[in-house]
Amino acid sequence: MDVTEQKYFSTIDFVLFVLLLVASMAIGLYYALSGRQQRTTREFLLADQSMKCLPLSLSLMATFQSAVAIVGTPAEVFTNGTQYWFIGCSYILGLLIPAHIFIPVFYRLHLTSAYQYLELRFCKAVRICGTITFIFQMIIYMGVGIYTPALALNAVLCPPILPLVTGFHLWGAVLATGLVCTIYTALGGLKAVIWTDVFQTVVMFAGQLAVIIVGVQQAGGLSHIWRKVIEGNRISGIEIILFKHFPYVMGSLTVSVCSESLNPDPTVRHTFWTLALGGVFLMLSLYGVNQTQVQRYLSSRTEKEAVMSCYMVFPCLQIALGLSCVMGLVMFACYSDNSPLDNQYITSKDQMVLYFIMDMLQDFSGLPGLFVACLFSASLSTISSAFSSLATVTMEDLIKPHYPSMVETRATLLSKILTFAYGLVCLVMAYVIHLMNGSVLQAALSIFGMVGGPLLGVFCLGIFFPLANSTGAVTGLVAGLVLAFWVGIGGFVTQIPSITTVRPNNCTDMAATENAIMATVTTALAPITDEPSKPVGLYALYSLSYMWYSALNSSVVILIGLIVSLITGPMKQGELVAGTVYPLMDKAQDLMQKLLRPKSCVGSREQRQIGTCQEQTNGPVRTERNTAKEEERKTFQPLSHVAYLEQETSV
Ligand SMILES: O=C(O)CCCC[C@@H]1SC[C@@H]2NC(=O)N[C@@H]21
Ligand code: NA
Repeated sequence: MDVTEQKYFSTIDFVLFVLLLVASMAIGLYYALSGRQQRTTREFLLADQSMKCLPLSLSLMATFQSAVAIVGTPAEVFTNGTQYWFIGCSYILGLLIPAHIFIPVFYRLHLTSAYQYLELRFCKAVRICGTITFIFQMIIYMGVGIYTPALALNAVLCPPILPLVTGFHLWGAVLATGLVCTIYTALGGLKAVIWTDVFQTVVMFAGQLAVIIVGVQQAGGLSHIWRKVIEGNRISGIEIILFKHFPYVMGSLTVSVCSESLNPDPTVRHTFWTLALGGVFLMLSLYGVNQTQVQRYLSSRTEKEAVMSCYMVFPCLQIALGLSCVMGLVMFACYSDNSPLDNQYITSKDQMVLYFIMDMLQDFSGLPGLFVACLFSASLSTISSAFSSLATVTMEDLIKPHYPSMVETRATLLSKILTFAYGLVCLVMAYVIHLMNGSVLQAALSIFGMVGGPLLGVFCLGIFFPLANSTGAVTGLVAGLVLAFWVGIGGFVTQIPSITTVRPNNCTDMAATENAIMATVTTALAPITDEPSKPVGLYALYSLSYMWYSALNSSVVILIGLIVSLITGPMKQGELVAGTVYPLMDKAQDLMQKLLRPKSCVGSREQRQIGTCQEQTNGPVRTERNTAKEEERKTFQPLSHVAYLEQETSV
């Protein structure tokens, strides 16, 4: 880039950014002044339980798609290749389990905060621990969420070689964003947050798509990009397939046969297993038990709408993931041989995207502004969701229980003040995060793993293990958090170069393979001394991929919770509050019976049509237990929570 003719943000770029803030504020104020003016907490915190699945699904997606995903994912793909794309496989189970297990349980308990569940299932202490853990997690995450746009913009605002862009002051943008977000969230409540999320999601997709389309054209077209990307071994896993079946399709390119993608070693940072399996636990901690998402499920009109919204998140997340990965590949095609990182044009890989925007798209005035609007939309939609969920849990879990007689209007006013307070805390956090350098994507996902993992564990302990008691839950949660911070900080401090899958040196191209075989044969004869030193003992724990944090920490909470519950006297079936345990075994057994019992309908055609045919079951003989359950369904006595859950979900 020739810095002399470097363009600044043109006026239209600046206007687009301001328009985004104005539009977001307008939507927020509309919901503050319309309807019943957010008078009750049910309206302010649960959007009057009137939400339909489309806006809900876009809001659910936008909540955990912040600027971190917009700049962090392309930077990740640019540096390490498309391994990270495997996280898309975790969205299947990561959304199916919340849709069919967590939503039914939470929705039927008519909760406002997810942590009320912990008091119903265990005791108040567990609820308080859960709430405080959640608050801690979201405050840090908000800091990352609002700081990332500032960090990214730093690339184009005041690096040594680029002149300071007039008028668009960096921290001024962060402050403006934080204040606009706080105001419309504090005034408009959850309904405003959900509808601004919808608007911001459209801006996010439009911004990324526009940049990709123009970027592909500027980078020399798809074929050129594909060639550069294959040459740079940036496509993970696919070369094995291509190479096996079409050895000649790769032409003269040195074909790499990387088995890195399927490496089972848990210390390798990104592999199919850490992302597709470890990612499931990460998704469950976010889309299953995180208050921000649970609050959206609870704000839907019916349980079915909530389940539908969970299903509809899947394509949205896949599109978002695809767009940011493709952007990383386009960036790689442009800068693989002269990376701005190496030329010291930028200081952190998370600044790649903005540098790319300003370098390649400077002549398309309006495009940089659209992308900055996209970046801040991602940020706004996340921190506004975080504010409203923080205000909700603080109100519902920490304040209301001590002032049960508080009148609605005061409670709602207090919720608004809390939202504002959290907004200010978030700006302070942004500055704290500014002081700690490092990849924002990994920072965000590590926070989810370190704090979200133990929370996921304590919810699973309650929902799937009837014998778990409160002592077990508290002990498990504390143990999980201690382990999480020990491993998380241990890994951070020891800075073990966790074996990143940076393509070139981890792969063996075909030519090298022969040499490697020769080398191995020769060394097989001599004592093997050059084995790479595998971390052992504590170091192995510290070098665990951060993508396994959610799985490890939640499993430890469950394990310790069960052991302590067994030691201190497990819960009795009768002590359980109805609806707080999901009958996993019964459901599995029923599912097996349905699958194994081939149904043949006997009866007239119209009987078959209206489904009243007599099922001729030649499956296992029906046990008296099932018959009793059938009876339970037929009589009008209040269903036990097992049958109740079944009846609802089968409806
Ligand atoms: O974008 C962020 O704010 C954090 C990074 C993404 C969080 C997780 S990753 C799995 C899931 N898919 C998403 O798009 N977001 C969440
Ligand atoms: Na967002």
